[in-house]
Amino acid sequence: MSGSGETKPTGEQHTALQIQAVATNGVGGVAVGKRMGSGAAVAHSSAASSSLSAVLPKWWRLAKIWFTGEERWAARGYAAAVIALALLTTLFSVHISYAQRDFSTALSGKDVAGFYAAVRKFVIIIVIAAPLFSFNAWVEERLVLSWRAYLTRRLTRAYFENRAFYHIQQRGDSTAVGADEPRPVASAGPLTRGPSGSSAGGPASSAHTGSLGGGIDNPDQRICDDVGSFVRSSVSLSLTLCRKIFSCTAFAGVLWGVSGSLVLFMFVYAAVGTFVTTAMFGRVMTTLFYRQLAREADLRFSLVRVRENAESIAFYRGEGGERVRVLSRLDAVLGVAADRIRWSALYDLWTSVYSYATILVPSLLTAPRYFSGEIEFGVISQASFAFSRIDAALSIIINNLAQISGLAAETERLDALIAAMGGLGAAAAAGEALEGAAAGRGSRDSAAAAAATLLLSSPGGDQVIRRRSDPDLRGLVLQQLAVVTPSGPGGVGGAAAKLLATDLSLALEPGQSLLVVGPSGCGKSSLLRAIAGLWTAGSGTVVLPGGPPPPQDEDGGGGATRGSVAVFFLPQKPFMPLGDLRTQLTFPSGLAGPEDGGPTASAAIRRPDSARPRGDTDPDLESSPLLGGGAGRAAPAGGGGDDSGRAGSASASASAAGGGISDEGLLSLLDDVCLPDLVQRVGGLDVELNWSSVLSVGEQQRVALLRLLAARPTLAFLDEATSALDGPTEGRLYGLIRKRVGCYVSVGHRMQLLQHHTHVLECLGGGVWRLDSSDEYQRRMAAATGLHP
Ligand SMILES: Nc1ncnc2c1ncn2[C@@H]1O[C@H](COP(=O)(O)OP(=O)(O)OP(=O)(O)O)[C@@H](O)[C@H]1O
Repeated sequence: MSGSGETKPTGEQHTALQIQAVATNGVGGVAVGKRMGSGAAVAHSSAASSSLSAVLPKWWRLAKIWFTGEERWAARGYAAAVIALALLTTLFSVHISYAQRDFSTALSGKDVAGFYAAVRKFVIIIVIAAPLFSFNAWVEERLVLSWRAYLTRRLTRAYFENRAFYHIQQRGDSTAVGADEPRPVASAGPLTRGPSGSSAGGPASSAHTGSLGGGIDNPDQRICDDVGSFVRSSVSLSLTLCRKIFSCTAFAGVLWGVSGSLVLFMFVYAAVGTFVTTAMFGRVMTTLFYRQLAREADLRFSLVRVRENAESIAFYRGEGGERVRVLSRLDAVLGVAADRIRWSALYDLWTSVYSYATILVPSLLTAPRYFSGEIEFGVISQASFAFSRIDAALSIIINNLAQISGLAAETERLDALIAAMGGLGAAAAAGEALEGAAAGRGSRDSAAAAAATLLLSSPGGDQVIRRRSDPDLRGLVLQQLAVVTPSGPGGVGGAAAKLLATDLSLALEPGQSLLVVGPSGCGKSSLLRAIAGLWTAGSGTVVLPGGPPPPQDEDGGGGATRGSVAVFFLPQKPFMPLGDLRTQLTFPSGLAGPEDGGPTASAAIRRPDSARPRGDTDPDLESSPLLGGGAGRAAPAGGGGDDSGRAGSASASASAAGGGISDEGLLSLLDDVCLPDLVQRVGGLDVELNWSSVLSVGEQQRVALLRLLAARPTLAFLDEATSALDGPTEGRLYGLIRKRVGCYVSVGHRMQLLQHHTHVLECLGGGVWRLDSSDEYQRRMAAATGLHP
């Protein structure tokens, strides 16, 4: 192990490694949360512009995703079909109006033959029009479904691309400090301005006002619900607009035949009505709709949190506080609903007056000509019908304001989400470029070039931590690493950045292991976050083992589902995904498929083929009845080559992180992690349970360690990954890790961990770290405490 550096604060000699601790005087030249800040700014600005005209370009940006994406021809075909059908159905509506006119005229004139002729005409029109109308509805529904499916998939992919979900959650969390405190909303831009000055201008939950700090509230709701509503409203309003234009043109012709002045009057009448409606209600309705979406999502989120943390809340007897919090969020929802009702009542009053006037006006204008015998009685009703149709067309905003407001709010929310995710195309394009470099050209140089950029988690520059992979490296290299907490929008409540490490350099070699220690909150986990690329604020370089992803497999699953990994991170909280027991054991690669690309991110960075352990041969193994259908989908595992004496299990495990491990391999690994009876106990590998509540924390940690042993990475990071285990189990597991993982870094507090590590990295505070061999550290501790090691 090696390092570079100056003097240690104690002045003692280092062992094989030194730590440089230069600047301890704040965050000086270190850029803080730059990348997060830019996303946040976009989120804020997008949330702030709520006028209908400002929303239109955003709506078009969203709509373009489908109409110019891979499915563009299907999209345009659907659009053309529904517009053509809208035109046809409108034409039939005009014909129906003529048939109705003939009806009325024949009835009023007691013309029996004319009446039956009108009935015949009416029936013929209906026979053709009815199937057309229903076909129109079918095509429209298909359009909505296809559009929604496409947009949801794109958003979901982007959400998981470049760990956007993590960065968004970080911003959301940090802005949610004091989530239940009422906040003044006046500064939050037009969207949070109360329409009535009462409750709408009152308390706003922090999740809603996430835009204040740049956070995006409830991304899940945006992806699940807002996309659906956005698509439905877009289709329905666009078609309404098309139909209105057609019907306006068609009925203007009809009305022009009756009275030209009536047509002119109609246009002026509708223009005044639209202006008054938008001015009085437009912005208010959009604001309220936006707020309603956010607060309903807040309410649901608070209930989901209770479900997820049921046991902790029950232990704390914290249900009282949680009830109050949930009810206060319900109050927020009800407050917005009450505002919406109030404004809807005013809006209804206005539209009623307006539409009753619409009934009266044409009769008032045409009746004198009827009385003078200039026109027939049927012309009056036809003029009224045509007038009402043109009015409906021209009053599209007046009549659809609620839906338009909803669409505007959904557009804002989706636009902000996409901005926070850094767009939909960039991340995917970067991924494709890497795949192409690795899969296609085959040249080591190009692969190495791709590898060099593989781990770069944010645009280069002096103010972010640079990360790269080296296929020949078997350990870890940190070069002049400086780490600071995300500040501003990405940090806690916009607080100033905290310096956690400065000018930290070290090199960890194969066979070496590092224990990171220090007081709580000093930055141990954050160091791992920086190494994993979750945090980028700071400077310096992290070099990790790993190569470019291998070429696509036949099943389209991509290289991500094959081969073992180079780097594996075990976080502090074991994650139990939804799914059966097999999924828990093979996470993160268990579900990797054509869509998701597998564990190429922090949990598993690919190990080059040359670095795989020998003995990964593929004899098929049979599955026991208890293992259910798992054997069929399990990839073959091989024996031999393991120094632990568990030849079968180790070889089987070697392919686990690559997406294939036999059920026998899993059983053997369960044995290794002291969970020999787990499969028996829960009823099989295919059983689905709520694993976070069914397994104890220690059991969850053992499952997480199983994943690590299965992956057999070149380098592993364990963040308090054995904190819930008893000493002997911890010792046994570290024994296995030492044998199967070339090099590892642990974060922990317990002194027993010392015996499983060759070196200790101690945080001294203020960004200063010190490296010792384990023995030296132990001696120093003993001297400091007066106890013998
Ligand atoms: N998203 C964040 N934004 C700003 N500061 C953060 C963020 N996450 C953590 N911090 C702060 O960074 C500091 C280091 O946190 P970290 O989790 O690395 O501590 P730790 O040494 O691992 O602590 P422990 O031993 O208690 O797990 C803490 O002061 C913490 O409050």
